[in-house]
Amino acid sequence: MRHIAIIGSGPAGYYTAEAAQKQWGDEVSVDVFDLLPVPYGLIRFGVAPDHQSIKGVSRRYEKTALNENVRFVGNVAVGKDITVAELRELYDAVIFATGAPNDRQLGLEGEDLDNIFGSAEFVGWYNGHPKFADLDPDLSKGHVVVIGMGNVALDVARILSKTETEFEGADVVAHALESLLGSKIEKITILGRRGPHQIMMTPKELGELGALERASPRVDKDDFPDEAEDALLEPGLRKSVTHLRSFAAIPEDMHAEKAIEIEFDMFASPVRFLGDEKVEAVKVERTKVEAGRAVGTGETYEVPASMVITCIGYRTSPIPDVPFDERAGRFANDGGRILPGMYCVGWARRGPTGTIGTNRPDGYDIVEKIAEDLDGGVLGRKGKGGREAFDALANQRKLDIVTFRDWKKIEEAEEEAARAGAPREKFVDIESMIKASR
Ligand SMILES: Cc1cc2nc3c(=O)[nH]c(=O)nc-3n(C[C@H](O)[C@H](O)[C@H](O)COP(=O)(O)OP(=O)(O)OC[C@H]3O[C@@H](n4cnc5c(N)ncnc54)[C@H](O)[C@@H]3O)c2cc1C
Ligand SMILES: NC(=O)c1ccc[n+]([C@@H]2O[C@H](COP(=O)([O-])OP(=O)(O)OC[C@H]3O[C@@H](n4cnc5c(N)ncnc54)[C@H](OP(=O)(O)O)[C@@H]3O)[C@@H](O)[C@H]2O)c1
Repeated sequence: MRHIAIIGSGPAGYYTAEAAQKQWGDEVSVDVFDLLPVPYGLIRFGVAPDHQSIKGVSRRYEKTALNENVRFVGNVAVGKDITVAELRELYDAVIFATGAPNDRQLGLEGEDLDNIFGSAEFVGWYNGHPKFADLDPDLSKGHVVVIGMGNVALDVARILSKTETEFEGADVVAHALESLLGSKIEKITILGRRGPHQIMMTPKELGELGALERASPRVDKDDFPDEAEDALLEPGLRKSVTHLRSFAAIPEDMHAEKAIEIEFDMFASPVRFLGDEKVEAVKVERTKVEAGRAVGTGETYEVPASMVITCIGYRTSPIPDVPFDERAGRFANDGGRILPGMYCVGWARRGPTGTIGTNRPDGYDIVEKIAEDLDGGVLGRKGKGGREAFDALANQRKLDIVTFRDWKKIEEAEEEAARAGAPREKFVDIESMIKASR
């Protein structure tokens, strides 16, 4: 029997467990650790609450989790409750699938003013991540600036704009729903440092922005290059640009019918945040795109802001004894190999890009590499203590482990607590999760 520890129960963790199960069947025992008592990482805490069908992918992970030789070990923080050195003593292979949970910083003056949040914080707040449940953003004033032109920025702008009816069937947590529905937002400015032809937002999601009940997207038609150049774009980007062009064609009287304007301010890069305690404005530099990169023009202006949300990417949390690439903000690795017997997958390997499905080939690839390392003798002989030895250590340390069966009790309690039409009402603190699991 070979013993594998996967650290992180998000998509990358579960695709890796699935691949290991397929590769070695009963010859392997896989423990999937998570620092939270609940599994699935960003499927629960990142994917937008109004995109329930996407969250359905967790049913596939559940199938893997219910295999005899795969188990969920929740409420155990690796690097804190157990060290990496200890795990390496117990398991033949240790695979980090810890994602990229920390917001990248802009490093600009004024970034620590009140009511400026990173997307990990803000998305974590409306999705009920225990670390951000108390964020308490002030939505009582009119102008939100969202920085970045990727799908996370799009999620944030959409969630800030939706009406009660549009939230039907969503699992946005109660504290956030109340605050969002009581918000006084009139304008959302999405700041993008490049132009329509470099936008990272995908067509389906942009289409949703054009169909909101009380918000209307506004794009400046002067931001586009000649229409003939659209034909040179790859098909996905071309579709996104088509949506942007349709937003640019919305007549003024139609904008006027909606309570919220979502303005795309392109070729605009933030240079500093202004305000005393709370943010009041963002100073922005006009840019142009040269060889695909945003270059400042020296022209600056101010955009009023009662709240700012930066959606500019993420960094992996370093863990003691795991080599880290500071510049890239993820574990230092060569195609997923970190050190002999130590690997990484998903965002912890590649950085914060790619959809859920992108993590699947990662998981399968690393299992192939581990198989090669086993064949090549890199991982040493059989005989590590694995699961049983971990359980002994956990007992000794009095770790309060949450199993998959415990998680199912949490899930059941959340489903029972759901408001009408919603799939669940999430627990937003660890104590309540643990209580429901017992
Ligand atoms: C806001 C947002 C919305 C998104 N929406 C979509 C979408 O609609 N569709 C789509 O296809 N993709 C979407 N994505 C992308 C998708 O979520 C990612 O590709 C995917 O979640 C990355 O998987 P991962 O397993 O690497 O990381 P994660 O999903 O982040 O999982 C990492 C797990 O590791 C655990 N962990 C971290 N550190 C430790 C530790 N020290 N000890 C134990 N456990 C630890 C965490 O608790 C977490 O459960 C979205 C991403 C974001 C940020
Ligand atoms: N529905 C979905 O499928 C969905 C939903 C959410 C997320 N996701 C996926 O999750 C991944 C992460 O999404 P994301 O939106 O966080 O990342 P992203 O797609 O990489 O977008 C990040 C945005 O931030 C901008 N940015 C970065 N640094 C900046 C800086 N210093 N100043 C100004 N702007 C800056 C980028 O501009 P530049 O392009 O100029 O660098 C880009 O517009 C993506 O792969 C995304 O597709 C998918």
